[in-house]
Amino acid sequence: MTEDHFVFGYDEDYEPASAYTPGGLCPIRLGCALGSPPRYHVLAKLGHGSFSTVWMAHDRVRQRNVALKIVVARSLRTSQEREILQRLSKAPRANVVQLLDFFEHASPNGIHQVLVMDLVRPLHYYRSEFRPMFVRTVLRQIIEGLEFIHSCGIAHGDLHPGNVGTAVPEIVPLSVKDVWGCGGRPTTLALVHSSLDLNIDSYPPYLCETMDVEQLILCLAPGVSQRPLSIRILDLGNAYIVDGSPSPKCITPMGYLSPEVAFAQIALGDENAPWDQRSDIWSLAVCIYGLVCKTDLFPFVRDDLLHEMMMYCGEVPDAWRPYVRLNPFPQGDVPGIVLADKLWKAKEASLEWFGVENAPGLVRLLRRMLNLDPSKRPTAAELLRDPYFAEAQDFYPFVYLQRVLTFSRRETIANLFHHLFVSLELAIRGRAPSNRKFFL
Ligand SMILES: Nc1ncnc2c1ncn2[C@@H]1O[C@H](COP(=O)(O)OP(=O)(O)OP(=O)(O)O)[C@@H](O)[C@H]1O
Repeated sequence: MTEDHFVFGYDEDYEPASAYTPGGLCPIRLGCALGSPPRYHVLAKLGHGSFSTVWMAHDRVRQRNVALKIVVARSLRTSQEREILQRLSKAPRANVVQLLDFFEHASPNGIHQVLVMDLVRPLHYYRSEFRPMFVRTVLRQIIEGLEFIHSCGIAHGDLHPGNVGTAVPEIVPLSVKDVWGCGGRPTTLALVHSSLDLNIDSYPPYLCETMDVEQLILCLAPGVSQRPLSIRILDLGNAYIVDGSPSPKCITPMGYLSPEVAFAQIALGDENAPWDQRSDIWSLAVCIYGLVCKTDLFPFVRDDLLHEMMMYCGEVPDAWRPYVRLNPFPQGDVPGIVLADKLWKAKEASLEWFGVENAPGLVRLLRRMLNLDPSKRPTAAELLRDPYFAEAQDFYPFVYLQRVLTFSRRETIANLFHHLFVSLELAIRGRAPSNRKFFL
């Protein structure tokens, strides 16, 4: 089945209608109840990925709102996500999404695994207004989350800004009326098929657009956005337990791929290259850069990716030389430490322009992580001991105030006052504790 079978065709705001097929996605209607006995009342769609749709639901037993990840039926026996989330939930730590419950749900497309998780809002919501002076505390939390995942013997395998979020504060449990009273009418796309051969029960009557959780929270509890942010790493759907068994196929988006996997895929045509926690460290560096600078560090174009990696890392590994001979660098680009230093100097300047605290320290941290040789990359635990997280001089009130003012020239007066109050608080304390939370 293709999108052509549906009258309204493909629209990138929705999951592909053709994924509603035996073995594929589970057809869901807003307002239905899932679980046995039914306890999760589906309120809105939160997103979709290659293997699932994710819904906001109200848990009638615990009287709280949760996220339901409903996985494609063909993954029922193969997905390790539940096992991995259970392993992580045994010693719960704040910076990784928590598995609250799980069950199986039968639909005309098969049996689906449903993972009940705490509600998270993806961090890319903040990309346009990421407060640069708090970057360090956010980064520390992300790395702490990854360090916890790695310490449980797990590699994540799909780190990018869309898979980093923040905990949604417990607001009053939301009913359907609350959600749609604030969020307006759900935007849907009617699914009308043009072929009589399709099983009408295999797909839902309409597709739902993703709800803007941020708007909902602002509407229901405006004060909540002033609370400390608490980072959550999401989507352990491609994670695996590193125990000597082969790693699953790497599905990290092209620009976030580690060089060991990118080289195998691009230069050798090997789509099943092995990867592990060290590959996560590379992807994390690219993810951090994307979150802070709102642009991608590496291109998503296959033909350019390896060249860019070599230029930013300042070396051509011996194993890559045959590839470079066949695909020479454009004239003038001579990869080496001189060019790499120049490129990173420019990156440092743009980080400074964004008002990021200790931009040189952040660049040094990123360059440690972006080593073409996986064995030379620091572990997540070593990253937490990087001087970037230990240096405190930026928290001296006057330096801090100056950064706030620099940034606030590009912001509203309201923000300026907010940051002045935070600065005042810091001035009274002398300095912030190292694990100070991130405020918006
Ligand atoms: N706990 C959650 N709370 C809120 N939204 C979530 C949650 N988990 C996932 N989402 C949203 O749903 C989207 C899809 O989820 P996820 O990435 O886990 O699915 P996937 O099928 O494994 O996707 P991928 O193609 O990345 O492997 C996410 O990008 C995110 O926006």
